[in-house]
Amino acid sequence: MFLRGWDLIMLGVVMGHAERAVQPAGVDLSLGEIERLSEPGFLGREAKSVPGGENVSCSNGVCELSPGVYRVRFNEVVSIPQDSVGFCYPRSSLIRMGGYLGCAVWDPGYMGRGQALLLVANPHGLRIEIGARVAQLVVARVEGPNTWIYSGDYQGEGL
Ligand SMILES: O=c1ccn([C@H]2C[C@H](O)[C@@H](COP(=O)(O)OP(=O)(O)OP(=O)(O)O)O2)c(=O)[nH]1
Repeated sequence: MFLRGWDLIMLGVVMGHAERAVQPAGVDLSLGEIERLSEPGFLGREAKSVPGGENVSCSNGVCELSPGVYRVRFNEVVSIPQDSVGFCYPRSSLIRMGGYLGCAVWDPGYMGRGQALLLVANPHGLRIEIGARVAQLVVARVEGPNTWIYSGDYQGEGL
């Protein structure tokens, strides 16, 4: 069962939502910060090292992005209940203009301002405004008793 958008707001699953963000099943997430990755990452069997980034400069809140890969942080604070799991998808309008958001699973108990990959695949680039809605988070209940909640490296990020 997926939760309705207004229920996600009332339960405090998504805090600080943008105008028109509430959807029948889920809540849109908006663009906070954009970075270019400035070094390689390392993903090992145990260890990992997430690369640093450099902020992209924007003029009057509008960022001119050339084709390539960027890392974005969402504006909203997301707090996934212990009995739920979130899935994040790119907004269709973004896809229609040649942008794509690499966005994954949000674990039970996670709280923070999450990050995603923004891929600008349109060879002509993309103009995007800070605060624009770029993704939709949908949240489903996990069946059965669940005492295992997220306690990884990204707990509390971006707050
Ligand atoms: O697109 C996404 C997907 C998830 N998250 C948040 C919520 C999630 O609970 C947390 C960790 O995600 P995941 O478990 O996929 O990452 P990991 O690399 O396995 O992290 P860890 O090693 O901390 O378990 O990051 C995001 O910010 N963006």
